[in-house]
Amino acid sequence: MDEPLFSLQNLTYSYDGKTLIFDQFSFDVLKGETIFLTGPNGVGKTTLLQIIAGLLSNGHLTYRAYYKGNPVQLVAIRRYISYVTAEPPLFSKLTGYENIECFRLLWRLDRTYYQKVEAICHTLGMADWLALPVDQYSLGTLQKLHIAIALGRPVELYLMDEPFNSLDVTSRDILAEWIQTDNRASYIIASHVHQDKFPSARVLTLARPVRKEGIW
Ligand SMILES: Nc1ncnc2c1ncn2[C@@H]1O[C@H](COP(=O)(O)OP(=O)(O)OP(=O)(O)O)[C@@H](O)[C@H]1O
Repeated sequence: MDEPLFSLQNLTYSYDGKTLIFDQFSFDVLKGETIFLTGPNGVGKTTLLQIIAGLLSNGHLTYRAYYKGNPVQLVAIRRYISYVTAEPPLFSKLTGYENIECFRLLWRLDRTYYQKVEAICHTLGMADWLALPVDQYSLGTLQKLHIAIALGRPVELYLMDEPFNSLDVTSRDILAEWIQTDNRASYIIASHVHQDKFPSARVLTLARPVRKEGIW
C-alpha cells in the first residue's frame, strides 16, 4: 500500500481543558486523494482543519503527525499546506491583483504563481474583477479569489473549509471538476454540500467523542 502523504494519529483536543472535541482520533491522507469531511454542525470540522494547518497550537492538544513518513510538528509543515479558510483573509482596500501579489510575496513564489492564480480566476469566471478593490466584490466573487489564491500555491495538501458556500451552482461544479482533475495533490474538503460531485472522494464523517471530558 502507498505510504500516506500525511498522517495524524491519536489526536486529542479540547479548547478549554474540559470538553473534548477529539479523543484519540486518527486518520491518513494518501497522495492525490480527496477526503470529503462531513459531520453535524459543531462536531469539529473547522477545528480539525485548523489543527492540521498548525493554527491551534494553544488549548489542550496532543497528537502524533507524520509527513511522508517523517514525524513532524504541525507548525513545521505549514509551508506544505494551503488552506481555504471559511472567512477570506484578504485586504479589502487592495485590488484582486494586489492581493495576489501580497500572497506571492508572503509565500516567496515566482511569477508563475501569479499566472496560475489568474488562470483559476478565469476558470471561475471572475478575472474581470481583479483590477478592482476587493471591498467592491460580492461574497461569491470574494470567495473565488480566496480559493484561487490558495489553490494557486504549489503544495501537496490543500485544506478547504466550506469552499462552496457562497458559490453559484455553475461555479460549484467548475470548482469540483478543477479539484478532481488535479491528481498531483491531496485535498481535505469540509462541506455540507456538493458531496455527490466527488464520486471518487473518501468520505470521513466526524462524530462526537464517546468520552466527553478530558483529564489534563
Ligand atoms: N475558539 C473556540 N473556543 C471554544 N470553543 C470553540 C472555539 N471554536 C469552536 N469551538 C467549539 O468547538 C466545537 C467544534 O467547532 P467547529 O467550528 O470545529 O465545528 P464544525 O464541525 O466546523 O461546525 P459547522 O458544521 O457548524 O461549521 C463546537 O462545539 C464549537 O462551539
